[in-house]
Amino acid sequence: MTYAYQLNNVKVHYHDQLVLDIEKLNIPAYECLAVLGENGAGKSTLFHLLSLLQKPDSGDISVLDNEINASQTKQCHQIGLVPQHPYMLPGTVTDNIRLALKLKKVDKARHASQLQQALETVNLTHLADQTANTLSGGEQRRVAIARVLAFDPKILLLDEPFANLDSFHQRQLEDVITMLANDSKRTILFSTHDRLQASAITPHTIQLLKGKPISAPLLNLFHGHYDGELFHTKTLKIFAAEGSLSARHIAIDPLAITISTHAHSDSSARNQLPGRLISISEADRAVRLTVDCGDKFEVIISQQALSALALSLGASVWISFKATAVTLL
Ligand SMILES: Nc1ncnc2c1ncn2[C@@H]1O[C@H](COP(=O)(O)OP(=O)(O)OP(=O)(O)O)[C@@H](O)[C@H]1O
Repeated sequence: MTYAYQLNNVKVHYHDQLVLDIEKLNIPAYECLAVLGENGAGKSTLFHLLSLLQKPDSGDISVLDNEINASQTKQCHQIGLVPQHPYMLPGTVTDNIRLALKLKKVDKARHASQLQQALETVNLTHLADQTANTLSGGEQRRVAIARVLAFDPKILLLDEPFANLDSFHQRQLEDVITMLANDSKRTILFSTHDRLQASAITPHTIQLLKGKPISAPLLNLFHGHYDGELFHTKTLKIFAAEGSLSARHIAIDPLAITISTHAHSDSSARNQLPGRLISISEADRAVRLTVDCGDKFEVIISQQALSALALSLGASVWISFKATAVTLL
C-alpha cells in the first residue's frame, strides 16, 4: 500500500505543553480523510506538520513513502494547504492563481488550462477578474482552494474549510470536496468539528483528543473516573462496559442514544436518564437534539422519529443507551 503519510512518535510542544502526541498514524494515499476534534485538539498543528510548514519537536514523518528530508522542496510542490484563514494576495482572483502556478514552478504552457480548470471546479469563473480582497469570506475560501488545485497537488489539506460559511455555501463546498474525492487522483484531508458533515463526505475519519488520535466519536465527551462498572462524571453515574480503571473520559456516539417520553423497564439499555429537551436543530439529513440530564447529551434522530415523538422544546424526556455504547478513553 502507498501511504500519503506515515507518522511515528511525533510530538509537538508549545511552551512545555504537549499539543500533539502521535505514536503511529498511517494515512493511505488516494483516500479522503476527515480530521475531527474539538477546539484546541491539535488539528491545525497537525495540518502544519503535514504541509511541511512546521517540523515536529521529535519523531518521523514520511510523505508519499519518502522521509521528509529527502527533497523537501520537491515534496512541498506535491502538497496544497488551504489554511483556516486563507490570505488573499493583492490583485484579481486570476492573479492569485497565476502567482501560485509560478511559485510552484508549473510549466508556463499549462498555466491557462490549469487556471481555467481550477476556477471551474470551484464555480468561480464569473469572478476571475474581481479583486480578490473584495470577495466574501466564502468566495475567498474558494479562491484559496482554486489556488492550490491549480498546481494539481498529490495531497490536498483543507483546514476547517467549512468555518464561517452559511449552509448554502457549506453544501456547495461539500459537493466540491466530494467530487474531488471521487476522482481518486489525490489524497484529501479536511478538518471539521462536525461529524455529520464529515460522514456525508467520507467514511474515513480520525479524531484528535488533546493531541492524540483516538478511535471513538468525540461527541458526548465527558470527564471523570471509572470504578470498573460505572463512570462517574461530576453529576452522573453512567454504566460502561469493561475498560481500564485509568480511563478519564468517555464518549458516546449520538447515533447510539435513543430518546423517548417514558422510561422503559424492559429495555436492555442499562443507561436510562431523565432529562429536558433544550435544543432542536434540524438539518436536512437528520435532527440534532440536546438533552440536559445534568450533563448535556447530543442525540441524532431522523425527522420521522422526531415527528412521531411530537417533542417540543422544554419537554421531559428519557434517553437510553447500552453500556457497550460507552467508549472509555
Ligand atoms: N503558535 C502557538 N503558540 C502557542 N500555543 C499554540 C500555538 N499554536 C497552537 N497552540 C496551542 O496548541 C493547541 C492546539 O492548537 P490547534 O490550533 O492545533 O488546535 P485546533 O484543533 O486546530 O483548534 P481549533 O479547532 O480551535 O482551530 C491549543 O492549545 C493552542 O492554544
